[in-house]
Amino acid sequence: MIKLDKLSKIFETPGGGTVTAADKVTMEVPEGEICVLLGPSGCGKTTTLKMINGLIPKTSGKIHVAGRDTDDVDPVALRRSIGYVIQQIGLFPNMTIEDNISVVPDLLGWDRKKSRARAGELLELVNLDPGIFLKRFPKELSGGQQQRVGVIRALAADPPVLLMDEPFGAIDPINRAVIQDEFLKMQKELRKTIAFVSHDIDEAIKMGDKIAIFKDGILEQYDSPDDLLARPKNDFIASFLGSDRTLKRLSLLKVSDVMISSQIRVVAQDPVAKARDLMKEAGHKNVVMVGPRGRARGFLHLNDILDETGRVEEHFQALPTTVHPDDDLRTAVSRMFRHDTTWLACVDDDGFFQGFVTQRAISHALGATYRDHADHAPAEAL
Ligand SMILES: Nc1ncnc2c1ncn2[C@@H]1O[C@H](COP(=O)(O)OP(=O)(O)OP(=O)(O)O)[C@@H](O)[C@H]1O
Repeated sequence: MIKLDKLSKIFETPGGGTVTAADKVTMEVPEGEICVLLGPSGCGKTTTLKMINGLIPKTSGKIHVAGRDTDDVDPVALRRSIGYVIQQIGLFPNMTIEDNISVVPDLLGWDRKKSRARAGELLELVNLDPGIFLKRFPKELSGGQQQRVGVIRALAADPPVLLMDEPFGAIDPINRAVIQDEFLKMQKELRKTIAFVSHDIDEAIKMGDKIAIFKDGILEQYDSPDDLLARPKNDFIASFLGSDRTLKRLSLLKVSDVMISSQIRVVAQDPVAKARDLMKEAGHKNVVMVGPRGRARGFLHLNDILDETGRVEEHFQALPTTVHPDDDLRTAVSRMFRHDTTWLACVDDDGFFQGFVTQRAISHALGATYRDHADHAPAEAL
């Protein structure tokens, strides 16, 4: 756990003035969670982060890391006990990757065999083959590979707390998304307590269990990504998050959150009349046709079969696309727009029909937050 209590930093400037880079910041990052520190340039994110491991001495306030007041810990020991990842990576060019990863365990006097074995395990965690990479030098790695090494090096001594300062900022967008995904997968297992500086809202939404938004050294709001997007506390936060913040929420919600589980379905041999009755009874305009074991095979649209007779197999259309219940709503909406449809059938990994998702259900789910909390929402959200 990381706990900051009225933490302040006042820099003195050469002209005799002062800059308050952090102003009585009080917040807590619960154990095993990622907190993203977000805000415009110069708002105090990096200063706050660097005070946690003592790289910048605080002016006042208290810091607790993993239950200990950092004032009571030797500064060098404190720094070595906290993982630290920076954008510039900082691998030692004349050391192999194996030795780079083992820097902190070596400083801590760990058994050499144990730390070298751990270096190999850590490389595997980020999909780098130890057989290939352990003996290489940093310049023989791509930028993305070096950044992966930067991340696992911070984990080598198994610190409970990790500080990350724009760790993926220098990586191109495609590789950045891959590394972010790998990191989240790793974090699911490792459950480190992480403070993560970013200036990228989309990264903060993706990575953060919670987001802390700063302005001029002041912590303006500290909330879960969805709460922040749905209920920004003031106009500064609303405009910082962007006018498309409701759309950003789509990536936080899953298809299963709004899926209407449906028992209503037909098979190829059913009479069309049965399909028509089922739709009318349920108030639906479409019904999915499934195969003998329940895999989604197609659909019928009510208007197309109003005066038809015969069997479903003579009239069904192919499903233009489907979604998985674990897909996010951004994916669902994007597929709906691409295929010009207002609903999608949801199928599991094996293609079995689970239910459906509609544009109305999605806009209802997004709107519910604003309706439920209308008194807290800024006017723009009403
Ligand atoms: N050593 C220093 N001496 C004087 N002022 C400083 C010093 N370091 C930072 N500052 C000032 O403190 C404020 C906060 O800086 P900080 O680097 O924490 O911002 P940041 O939010 O991390 O910004 P960025 O996103 O641009 O990295 C800024 O106004 C900065 O100019």
